[in-house]
Amino acid sequence: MGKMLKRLISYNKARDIVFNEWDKFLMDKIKIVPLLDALDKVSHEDIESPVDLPMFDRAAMDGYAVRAEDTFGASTTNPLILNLVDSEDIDEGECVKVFTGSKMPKNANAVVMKEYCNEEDDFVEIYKGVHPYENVSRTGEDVKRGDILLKKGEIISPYHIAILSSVGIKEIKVYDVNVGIIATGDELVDLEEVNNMEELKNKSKIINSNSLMLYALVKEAGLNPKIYGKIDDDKEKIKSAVKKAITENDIVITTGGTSVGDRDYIVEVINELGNIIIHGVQIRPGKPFGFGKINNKLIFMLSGYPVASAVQFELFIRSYFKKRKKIKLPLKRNIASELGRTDIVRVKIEDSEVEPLRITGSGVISSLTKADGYIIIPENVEGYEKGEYVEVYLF
Ligand SMILES: Nc1nc2c(c(=O)[nH]1)N[C@H]1C(S)=C(S)[C@@H](COP(=O)(O)OP(=O)(O)OC[C@H]3O[C@@H](n4cnc5c(N)ncnc54)[C@H](O)[C@@H]3O)O[C@H]1N2
Ligand code: MOO
Repeated sequence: MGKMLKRLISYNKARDIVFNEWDKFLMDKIKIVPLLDALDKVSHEDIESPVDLPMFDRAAMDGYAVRAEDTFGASTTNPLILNLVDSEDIDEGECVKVFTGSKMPKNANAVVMKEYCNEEDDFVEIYKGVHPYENVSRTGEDVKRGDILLKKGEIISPYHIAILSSVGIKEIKVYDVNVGIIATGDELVDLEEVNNMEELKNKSKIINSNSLMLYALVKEAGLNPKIYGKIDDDKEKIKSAVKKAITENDIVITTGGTSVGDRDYIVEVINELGNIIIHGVQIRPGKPFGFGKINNKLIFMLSGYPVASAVQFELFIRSYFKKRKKIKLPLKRNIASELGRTDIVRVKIEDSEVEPLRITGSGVISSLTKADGYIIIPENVEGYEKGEYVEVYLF
């Protein structure tokens, strides 16, 4: 008998194993970086706001800070008059000129917009009354002291940078994980080597798009990717490529050669250099997923088929770091699935309905670009019927 996938394990079991290894592995992969360098990285800490934001009541409009009760009933036909003072607090019947963002004077609780006022030398005619706190940004209305601004495991976005800098945070602890990417396959050609697509076609070659996709996926997941180019289906060449990549990185992702073909060496190689923990999961696509360790470094063996490798990356790497937003919508048509297997189905959302794209076809890259997200059909579910509400993980 030829090669075989090790006994297939369930998706949940595989995920538990991999996530548990991630937890242990990441404990010492930490770096403190200046705020701007943390963009797109994964936070290693919960960050609480040390202050209220705004830190003081602020005018939200250009105009005059007043005591709202002094303006009640003011209108164009019945303007009220307030004395204009230049002071840090006001008394009854007074107002202070303010600009958007300026601190509110003491005792003032509203701002009348400039457009509804007429300033004379030492008084202001008010043409419109305001409610208490109208046109005022109140202390803590944006963020309360102690609010969590960034969660451990979240990927730092430009908006996190805005909010963290607003409360005075200058540095963040992030995960610092270098990931080497290796693609195997005689049929592959790296994109930079391609001069002529016709020639490629005549030689039955395929462009190594997986390395580029994985590079982008790794980067998007907040880790640091490095591409090692394509390696021929030659056991010794694969072995030395893996050795080099594992020495230079914390993690290695391989793509291709995970199955049971005569030239599928990757699992054998990892088994010789370290140990295989998983080979074969009850998922579709992505069944031949492999996971192992070499000297406490993690190796993810992804399929060569682009969609299978994208799904494996999503389930075992990306989803550890960043949970996707989910939406519940009804299905446009039935989808069948096999008991005992977890299916990951790319879907499109059309008129608030979920249209499954393709269940099979792990080589159909366009099913990824056409999809708005995916649904997961658990192993104990035999499929869903048209009209049933399903949870879509949004891309
Ligand atoms: N007899 C069996 N055959 C297969 C099984 C099985 O259980 N028994 N499993 C199938 C499943 S499921 C998958 S998924 C694939 C996985 O195969 P490999 O990981 O060994 O992938 P390759 O054979 O190396 O490549 C498959 C196909 O994917 C394209 N490819 C490969 N590398 C890249 C790359 N870097 N960039 C873009 N495209 C790539 C290429 O078309 C390859 O021909 O095995 C099934 N077979
Ligand atoms: O499980 Mo494979 O990934 O579909 O072709």
